[in-house]
Amino acid sequence: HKSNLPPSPPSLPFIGNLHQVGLVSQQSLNALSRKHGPLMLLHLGLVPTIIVSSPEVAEEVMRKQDDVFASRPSTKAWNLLLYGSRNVGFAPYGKYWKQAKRLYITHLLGPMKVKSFDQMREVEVLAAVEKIQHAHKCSNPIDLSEVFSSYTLDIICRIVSKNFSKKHLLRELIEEGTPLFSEFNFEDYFPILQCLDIFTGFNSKVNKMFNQWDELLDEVIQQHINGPVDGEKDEHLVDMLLTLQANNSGGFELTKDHVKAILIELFAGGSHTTFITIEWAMAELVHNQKAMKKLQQEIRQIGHVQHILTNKDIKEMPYLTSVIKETLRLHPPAPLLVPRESMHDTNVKGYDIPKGTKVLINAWSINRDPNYWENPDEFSPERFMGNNNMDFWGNNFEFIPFGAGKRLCPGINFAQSNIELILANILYHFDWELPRGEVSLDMSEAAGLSARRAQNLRLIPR
Ligand code: HEM
Repeated sequence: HKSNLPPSPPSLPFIGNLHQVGLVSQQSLNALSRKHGPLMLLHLGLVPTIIVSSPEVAEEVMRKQDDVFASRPSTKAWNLLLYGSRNVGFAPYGKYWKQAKRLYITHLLGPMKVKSFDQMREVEVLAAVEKIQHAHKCSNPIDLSEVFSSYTLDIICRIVSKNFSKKHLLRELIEEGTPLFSEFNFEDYFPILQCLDIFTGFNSKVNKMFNQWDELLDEVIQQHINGPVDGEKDEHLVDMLLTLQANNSGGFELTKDHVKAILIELFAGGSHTTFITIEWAMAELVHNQKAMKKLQQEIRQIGHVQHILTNKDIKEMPYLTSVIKETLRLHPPAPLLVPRESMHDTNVKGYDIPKGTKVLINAWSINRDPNYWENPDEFSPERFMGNNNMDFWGNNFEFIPFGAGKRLCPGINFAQSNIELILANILYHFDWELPRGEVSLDMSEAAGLSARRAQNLRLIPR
């Protein structure tokens, strides 16, 4: 039987199709898929990779054949930085992944747990509003990217660990580490060329970062092992993980390395994606004043509030939720989701997919599929209003910013609460305009695995 592989663009010897995957890869892959179809096979160096670019094929891979495609490929950076991929997101499919994922859903970020963070979220929102009020008094433009990035990091620090003193280092590690996950590393594409690392210096860069993380996490863990001080009684996520580790009570073996890998995942995964979303939402609103006014109307209906709008105040705000959905449709922070890998030979839509094939799902392209979305490139939160009951949970394959199926993001509730509360407050308290002399906002995307804005967002609060 001759195998019937998916269509491929012409490739070069050795490097395959690597030269066709540009820096903003979701966009170059989108252009390639227009020519070669929603299921295409690329040869990225020596690694066969299928690219999924339509809701139908995504549904086949993430729902009908979720069992086959539920694993992750192994990459050098993930292994080096995350204790051999011992976090949840990069763990191969298997017993550890299943148990640890359940831990996220039921304990670490379950709905009750996220609700229990309400008060500390409000404290962090108040701090952000006060920072802006200060700039407001001086009529200076404010770097909102900086405000949002501190807000998301402060929240995650507060719930993970007490008295977090090394926020600066943590922030540096997250900012430097995020591109590393997507940076071109020869060994991932050409495993036979390991010696090239002498020239690229990739390993030593990652090792240095690993050592910094490891030291930081040892300190965090030790502080919690030493026990509560000053009658501190809050249970932090580190405490939960350490208890599970000590009592072996999660029903599976959780070593110190597993705990550390999950902590890195919480710090980095829990802040960066959320920050990117808030930044894009605000940029789109400034760019689309009609939507901005409509959202402010919804939010300001609440009348006078003492300090800030609380989680309770923003419960019934459908336009706010629609604005966030529309932001995530156009700007999914993980535009190619997180790569998957086929666990055995299979067939998708008539094409043979061998075991061990890497799978990239182009959510960026799917969320803008013109067969499903009218004026797909236009920012229009109205499309999520009325009868549209599309949610974040991967039930509609034309809208998958958090992925779908077994590997669906477990941070949805947490992210949504954090995004909604800050947006509601900065739009309740302030009107926003571009700094003097600027007539429009640059809306381009930066290169890399996480689609951040290319430029920091600087605006004037009024
Ligand atoms: C706007 C915010 C966020 C977005 C857009 C996002 C997006 C994603 C995506 C696309 C995936 C891969 C899904 C797949 O393979 O099908 C994922 C997985 C994951 N996310 Fe998120 N995420 C966000 C926030 C968070 C937060 C706040 C946390 C934790 C604190 C988190 C933790 C994880 C974990 C642990 C996984 C791995 C799940 C697995 O492999 O089974 N995410 N996320």
